Amino acid sequence: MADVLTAEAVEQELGGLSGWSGDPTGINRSVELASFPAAIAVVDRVAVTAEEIDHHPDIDIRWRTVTFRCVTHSAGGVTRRDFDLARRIDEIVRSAR
Ligand SMILES: C[C@H](O)[C@H](O)[C@H]1CNC2=NC(N)=NC(=O)C2=N1
Repeated sequence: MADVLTAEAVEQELGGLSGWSGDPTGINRSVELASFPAAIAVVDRVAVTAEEIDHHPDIDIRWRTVTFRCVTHSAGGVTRRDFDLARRIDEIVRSAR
């Protein structure tokens, strides 16, 4: 099982990303898309990636704003896998805009 990162390690990893915030209990990013269907399309693409890597974000959809939260439930906190997933989410969001 992956190790939960320290607060310092989470801060350091967050420094390499933009739009993400959080701490060892979870990292979050909210993104506003052009429309509700565009938001759902992004969520759909994230779902495909999550299945591929067997790591799944918590997702909140409010009209065209989507909030992703990454935490490794089995580990009880944020691990490297959450940052790998965050980078994959960023790629999908980037290509959708
Ligand atoms: C069996 C399978 O690997 C686990 O249930 C996975 C699936 N996706 C997961 N995703 C996240 N975010 N945390 C988990 O602990 C987790 N567990």
